[in-house]
Amino acid sequence: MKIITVKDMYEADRWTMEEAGLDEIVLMENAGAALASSIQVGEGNGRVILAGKGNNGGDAIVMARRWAEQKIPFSLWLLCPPEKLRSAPRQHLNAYVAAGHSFTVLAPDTKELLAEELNVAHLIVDGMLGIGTKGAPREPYRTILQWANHSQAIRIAIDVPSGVSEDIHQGEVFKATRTITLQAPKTTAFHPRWTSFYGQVEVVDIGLPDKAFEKVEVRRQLWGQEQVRRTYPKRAPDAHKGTAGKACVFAGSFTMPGAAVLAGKAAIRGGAGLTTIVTPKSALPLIAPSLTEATYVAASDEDGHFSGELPALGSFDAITVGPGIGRRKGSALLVDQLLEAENVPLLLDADALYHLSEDVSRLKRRGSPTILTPHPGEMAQLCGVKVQDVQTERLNLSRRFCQEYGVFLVLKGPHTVVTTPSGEQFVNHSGNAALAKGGTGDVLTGVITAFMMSHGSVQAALCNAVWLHGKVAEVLVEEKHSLTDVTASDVIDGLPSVLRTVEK
Ligand SMILES: NC(=O)C1=CN([C@@H]2O[C@H](COP(=O)(O)OP(=O)(O)OC[C@H]3O[C@@H](n4cnc5c(N)ncnc54)[C@H](O)[C@@H]3O)[C@@H](O)[C@H]2O)[C@H](O)CC1
Ligand SMILES: [K+]
Repeated sequence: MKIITVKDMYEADRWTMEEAGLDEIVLMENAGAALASSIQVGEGNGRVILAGKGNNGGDAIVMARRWAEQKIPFSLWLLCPPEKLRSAPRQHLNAYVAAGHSFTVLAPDTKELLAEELNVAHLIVDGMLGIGTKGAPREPYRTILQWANHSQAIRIAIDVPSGVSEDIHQGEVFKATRTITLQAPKTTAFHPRWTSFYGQVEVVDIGLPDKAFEKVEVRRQLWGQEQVRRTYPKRAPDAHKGTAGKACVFAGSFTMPGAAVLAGKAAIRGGAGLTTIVTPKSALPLIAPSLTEATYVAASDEDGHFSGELPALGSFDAITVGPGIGRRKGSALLVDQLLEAENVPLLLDADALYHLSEDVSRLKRRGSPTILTPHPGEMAQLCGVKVQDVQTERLNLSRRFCQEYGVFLVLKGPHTVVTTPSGEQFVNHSGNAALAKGGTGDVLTGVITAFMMSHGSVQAALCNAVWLHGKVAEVLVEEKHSLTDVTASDVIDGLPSVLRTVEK
């Protein structure tokens, strides 16, 4: 599903109206109808619908008419005088009134009543401001947003939570429990400043033809279960360990053996046919007893860490370097040599990214796919910017980086973003806060390593691994864990149940 900017959405709207001849009134009717059927009204009274003066308010007015016809009690508040409404919402207000339904206009003498209604409401529907918002909400929206946010009600936002805007501001924003987005998810839903205001996001179809988005250069998509099922490769019935891929994982040290265990186990669970762990000699006995299915190469060791000498290796289908390797000179030398490894996809994670950031331009010399899996701190270091700048520019920064250095990038975080060397982007739609724990990144690296070998496309491999990793966390918390207790090993143990659903 395509993720779009406000400009894209208005362009698709324009095409639909001017080229396809579907009127704004019709789209608004579709929006209101979709909203009315998708919002659960709950028991009792205390439903408040807030309508602003733009088309977002128009959607709310149509929804109100639909509810009124179903005899669902509510109160509709218009936050501007009716004559100030834009044309389409005004027409829909006329239809609402003609059908015999009532509303209240916000005015100095009704303000107290609205404050009281919001205070006791069990459901608030926010049709105040949509994608036409510029900057922080002004009055009267600001005050009403404060009242709504203080209420104990379930809060549903139409299209976007009021106050969300592409220009970042610190003003008041509707804290939605759930946002029902029209036609396509908007980029703001994945912006760290706004994500938490969206709550749960649901997309409803309001009848814009797919063709409306053809002219729009849409290069960002959501990646979820549907896409995983479509792209997950079937294992051939005559597969053997050689055809399932030979992975070489440079990982671990005397002080961080666990990272190698986690990455190796996850690669094996993720389907790698053969997994070889290359680790400093003194770390090997700490790793091997916990990972019986792997083979090992003992690398030359200096104080429990890689000395930098690259051991003689056979041929592999994928090389991964990083988990637990540490930041000493030896592992820096190792990374330098592996960057020269020709004809093999190379994944750099964790401390390998630290070493890479010394001279990122080395990436430009690589001839085969290179995959980087930074968290925001590592990304900041790679780009020479502050972590905060990474967070506010996740999508744009990733795209610029990938296009400049010709790499695949997995920028981790809530809504992990996968970017290809040509700048196509895929925003992941699974996961939860249980993954905020040491070791889960090593697990992801292991799964990616395996998927790079089983999938024909690196992009699909990355997106599917990221989705699977997040989905496992969701299932663990749904079935037997809390957000607090999940460990990286639990994530490995949870892989089979989700993989089974994908293989079906
Ligand atoms: N194709 C679709 O997706 C459709 C979406 N619809 C809905 O229409 C809105 C966008 O409508 P628009 O009228 O362009 O914008 P708003 O409703 O967001 O109204 C903006 C309104 O508010 C004023 N304003 C702007 N910034 C501020 C601010 N910071 N403080 C106060 N006021 C502000 C501005 O002057 C405008 O008057 C979209 O989100 C959907 O909900 C259509 O209904 C159907 C097609
Ligand atoms: K809204």
